[in-house]
Amino acid sequence: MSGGRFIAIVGPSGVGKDSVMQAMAARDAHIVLARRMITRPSDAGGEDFDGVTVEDFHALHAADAFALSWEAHGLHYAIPAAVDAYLREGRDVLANLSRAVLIYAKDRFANFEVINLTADRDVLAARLAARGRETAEQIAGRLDRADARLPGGMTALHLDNSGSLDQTVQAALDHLYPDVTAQAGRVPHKVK
Ligand SMILES: Nc1ncnc2c1ncn2[C@@H]1O[C@H](COP(=O)(O)OP(=O)(O)O)[C@@H](O)[C@H]1O
Ligand SMILES: O=P(O)(O)OC[C@H]1O[C@H](OP(=O)(O)OP(=O)(O)O)[C@H](O)[C@@H]1O
Repeated sequence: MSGGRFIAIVGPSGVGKDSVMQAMAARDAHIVLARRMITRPSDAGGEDFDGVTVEDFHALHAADAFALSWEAHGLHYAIPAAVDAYLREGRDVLANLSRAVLIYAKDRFANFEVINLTADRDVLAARLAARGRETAEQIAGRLDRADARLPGGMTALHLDNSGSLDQTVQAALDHLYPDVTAQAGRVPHKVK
C-alpha cells in the first residue's frame, strides 16, 4: 500500500470528534488534520477551520478545489483537495466528516478508514450545552441527527467516547498503528 491513509472521524455533534482528532495529532507525528472550509464565521470557535462565504464556497467548488463537500446544520462544509499532497507524502490525514458523505469518501481515497464515535444522548446534550457554540434550538436539531446510521456495509472502528478522552485516543491509535503499539508495550505514542 503506498501513500497515507484518509481517516474519517464521524459521529453525532458533541461526541468529541474534534477533541479526539486534535489529541491524536498531538500524540503521533504520522497524523495531519484536514482543515475544513465551512460557511461559518471564522471566529466561531472550536476546530481550526477556514470560514468562507456561500458565494466563495460555490466558486471554489466549481474550480474543483474540494475533495469532498456536503451540507449539514444549515452550513456548507468541504475538505480541500490540498489533502492529496499530504497523502502523497505518506502522512495519514484525519478529517471530521458527515456520515452522509462516507460513501463518496470511500470512492475518492485509495486508502480509506472510518472511526465512528458514539456517546449516550444525555452526554451529547450536556457537552453541546457546555461547548456553548450553538443555540438551544440548534442543539435540538443536532441531537435529532444523533442516531444517523453509517452507509450499509461500511466498515468502521466503533469507539464509545462517553468516558475519558485519553482512553478513546489510545484505542484509536492502537487500531491505526498496531505494530508501533506491539513494539512499545502499549505506550506507543509520544506523550503530550
Ligand atoms: N471524552 C470526553 N470527555 C469529556 N468531554 C469531552 C470528551 N470529548 C469531548 N469532550 C467535550 O465535549 C464538547 C464537544 O466536543 P467536540 O470535540 O467539539 O465534538 P464534535 O467535534 O464531535 O462536535 C467539547 O466541549 C469537548 O471539550
Ligand atoms: O451527517 P452527520 O454525520 O450528522 O454530520 C453532520 C455534520 O455534523 C458533524 O459535525 P459537528 O457535529 O462537529 O458539527 P460541526 O461540523 O458544525 O462542528 C459533521 O462533521 C458534519 O459536518
